[in-house]
Amino acid sequence: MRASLIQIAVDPDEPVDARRARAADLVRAERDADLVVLPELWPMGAFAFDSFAAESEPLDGPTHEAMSAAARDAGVWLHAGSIVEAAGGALYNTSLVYDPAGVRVRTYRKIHRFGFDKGEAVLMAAGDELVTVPLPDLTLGVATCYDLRFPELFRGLVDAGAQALVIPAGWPARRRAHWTLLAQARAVENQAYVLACGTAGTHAGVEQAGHSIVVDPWGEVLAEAGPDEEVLRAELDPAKVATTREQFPALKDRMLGLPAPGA
Ligand SMILES: O=C(O)CCC(=O)C(=O)O
Repeated sequence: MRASLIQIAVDPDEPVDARRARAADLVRAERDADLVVLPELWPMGAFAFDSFAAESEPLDGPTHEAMSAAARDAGVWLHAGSIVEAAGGALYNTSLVYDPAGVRVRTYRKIHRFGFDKGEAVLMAAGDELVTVPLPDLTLGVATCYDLRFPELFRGLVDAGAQALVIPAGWPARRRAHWTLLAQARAVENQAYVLACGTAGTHAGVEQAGHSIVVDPWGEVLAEAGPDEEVLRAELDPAKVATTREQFPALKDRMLGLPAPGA
């Protein structure tokens, strides 16, 4: 199974419409892939808080139109990264997933909002549902950026059948070491593929880490991007999830329901 991660550059000198058209063309160019992934909030950038409201859109808005057409034209499964979704008077950081016919099959609202008492954490509402996507050969579990820091979310996805964890992000360069370390940790502890797709460029004064990464269920790095715009490609072997879990059955040794420490 061929996966392509489009580490698109998000810079303020490129209008959102132009980047949307360019992202769609980048997806179309990956017609040899089975699965294509875009990063978090690539239309305006994950730190462009001042643009969130103005660039928000309904689920069937311009990014959906462009991504649905691109998935269909390329004939690929597409995790189209995330948009600022406007719904019911609130904003959500919502990922969109398409099948090869261009049908949107899943959405995922980011559960852990980043910023503590600023930015996304105050501007957006939180999602509250885990989302998996059964592909013909592999079940995806989806999460977004800051979610990467919360291992219990990924355990929940694995318990729901996830074999590959797809994490679009807009991760800052200054914490790149955490990004790489956590991506490998999530792969090792869950014995699952990790496909973590970040952005390149600098927006709202925040230099992006890039360094998108694909890790196999044993923790081996299959491919890693540099800091600039790049399409990262890797070959996944769906059978490797089962063999890793059979040959080193650590997931079966979980001790659930331990009592709380005594007072
Ligand atoms: O956790 C981090 O260091 C980065 C998270 C982030 O940038 C985000 O979720 O948008």
